[in-house]
Amino acid sequence: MLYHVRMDVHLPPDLAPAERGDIIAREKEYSQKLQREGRWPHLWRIAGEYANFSILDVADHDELHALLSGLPLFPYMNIEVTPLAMHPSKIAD
Ligand SMILES: O=C(O)C[C@H]1C=CC(=O)O1
Repeated sequence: MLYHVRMDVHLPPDLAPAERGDIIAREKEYSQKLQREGRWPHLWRIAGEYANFSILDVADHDELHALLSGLPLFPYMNIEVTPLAMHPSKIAD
């Protein structure tokens, strides 16, 4: 199943720089593993915001929730999920 996901990151301004760097490094490693596995096929920065639009490709809502709640930045994110269905006018790739 495909999901369109918007993630807005809100790190506390008083977070220690070393902790901030560690969380961001772990987030990068986690997201790149999922990209290599094909479960995170699109990751786009929203220009001018500390936010992204992503397309995630997972089996079901439960796998999606496990993936999202495993993000090192999860405690600092607002996340909006939109499930995607086939459009009847879409031509084949
Ligand atoms: O920077 C972000 O948009 C948050 C997050 C999503 C993937 C990643 O590496 O960081």
